[in-house]
Amino acid sequence: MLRVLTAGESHGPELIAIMEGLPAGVPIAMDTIRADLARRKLGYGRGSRMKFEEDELTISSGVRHGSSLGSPIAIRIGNTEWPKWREVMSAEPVEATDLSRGRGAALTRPRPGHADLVGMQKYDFDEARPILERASARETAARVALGAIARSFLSELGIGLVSHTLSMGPVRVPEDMPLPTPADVAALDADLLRCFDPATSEAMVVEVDDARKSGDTVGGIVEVLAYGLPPGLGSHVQWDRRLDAKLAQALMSIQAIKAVEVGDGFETTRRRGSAAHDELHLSDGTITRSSDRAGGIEGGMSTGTLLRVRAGMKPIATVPHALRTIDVATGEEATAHHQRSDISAVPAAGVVAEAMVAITLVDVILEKFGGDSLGETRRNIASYLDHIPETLKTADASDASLA
Ligand SMILES: Cc1cc2nc3c(=O)[nH]c(=O)nc-3n(C[C@H](O)[C@H](O)[C@H](O)COP(=O)(O)O)c2cc1C
Ligand SMILES: C=C(O[C@@H]1CC(C(=O)O)=C[C@@H](OP(=O)(O)O)[C@H]1O)C(=O)O
Repeated sequence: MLRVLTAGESHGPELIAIMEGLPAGVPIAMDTIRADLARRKLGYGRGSRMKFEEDELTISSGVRHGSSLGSPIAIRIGNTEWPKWREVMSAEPVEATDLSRGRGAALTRPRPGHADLVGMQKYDFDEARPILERASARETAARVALGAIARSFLSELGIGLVSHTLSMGPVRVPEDMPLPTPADVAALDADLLRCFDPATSEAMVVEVDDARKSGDTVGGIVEVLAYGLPPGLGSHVQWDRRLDAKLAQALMSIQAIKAVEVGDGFETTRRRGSAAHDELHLSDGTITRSSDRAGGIEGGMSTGTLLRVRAGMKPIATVPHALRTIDVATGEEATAHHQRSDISAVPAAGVVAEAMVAITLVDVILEKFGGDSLGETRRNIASYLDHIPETLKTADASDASLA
C-alpha cells in the first residue's frame, strides 16, 4: 500500500510531501523531480508568480545515494517568495495593526468559484486568507514531486506515462490526432501548451491571449496515457478497489478539475452497445482487443491495453474582470478580490494529472504485487504474467517490458 500526504500553504515557507510504502531500490534522481517541477510551472497562460518563484527541492529522508530505502520519503519544496510573506503567514502571533495594510489586509470579498466563502463558513474565519492559502494549487508542486518518484518506479517496471492538452476553452485537437507516446514526450515538453498538434497549439495561444485581453480566464481538458500496464490492476470485488474509481478520485482531487472521463467516457453514452465496446478477436492465435474505447479498464481492472483518462478543468476563478460578490465585512455588494492570477493553468493541470495517475498506479501495483524491494515487485509481476494460461493471454499484455 502506498500512502501520500502533502502539507503547506501557498505563501508559507515551504511545501512538505511524504510518501510511504515505496519499495527499496527505486532510482530517485533529484534532476528528474526538478524537471517535473519545471514542467508544472511552464505552460502558456500562467501568471507572473510562475516566472519569479523557484521550487527549492530538498529530500530529507527515505533516499540514499539516489535510491529509495523503503522508508518514508520526505520532500521539502521551499517557496522562495516566503520572505515577502513572513509576517502575513507567520506561525507566531503578529499584531493585527501590522497586518492591516498591503499583503496582510483582510480578504473580505470572496471569489465566486474559489474556496473562499464556504471555507470561511466552515472554518469560522472572517476573511479568506486562511482558506485560500491551502486551497491554492501551489500544493500541486508537492504532488508533482511525489509523482516524479512514482513515475520512476513505474518506469523500472516498463510503464511509461504521457500527459497532453486536448482542449483550451472551445479550441480542441482534431478527433483523429494520433495519440502521443512516451517517445514523443520531449516534443510535448517543448510546447508551452503541451499539445501534440502544432496548429491546435497555435489556436490555443490565441484563445488564451484573447481571454487575457478581455480580462477573462480559460479552462480545458487534459489527457493522461499509461503504456505498458499489466492486466488485473484494481478489482471488481469492492467499490473502493476499482481502478477507474481510484483514478477518478485522484484526478477530481486536483484543484479546478470538474469532470473525469475514462476512455471514450461521455462519447460512449451516445453510442449503441454494438459500437461502444472493444471486441475480442484472435491475432496469431492470441486474444486481441480491436479498439480501446474502454480506456484500458473493464470491471474496475486494467485490461493490459493503453490506459486513457481525461480531466476537465473549469476556467480559473480569479477572473481579472472581477466577478460580483459580497463584501462580508460591510454586507454590501462588491467585486471579488483580485491581484494576479493564471489566465489558464490547463497545461500545468496535465502535469499534475500525470502525477496523480502515476501515484494511483503505484498504489494498485503494490496492492496486487507487493514487494519490499524493486526486485521483489518485479519478480512477483513476472510470475503472475507467466502463470496466466496461454488460452487467456492477451496480445497487448505488457509482459515484454516487465520480463
Ligand atoms: C495548476 C493550477 C493552477 C491554478 N491557478 C489558479 C489561479 O492562479 N487562480 C485561481 O483562482 N485558481 C487557480 N487554480 C484553481 C484553484 O486552485 C481552484 O479553483 C480552487 O482551489 C477551488 O477549488 P475547486 O475549483 O476545485 O472548487 C489553479 C489550479 C491548478 C490545478
Ligand atoms: C503558486 C502556484 O499557483 C497559484 C495557484 C493559485 C490558486 O488559487 O490555486 C493562485 C495563484 O497564486 P497567487 O494568488 O499567489 O498569484 C497561482 O500562482 C503554483 O502553481 O505554484
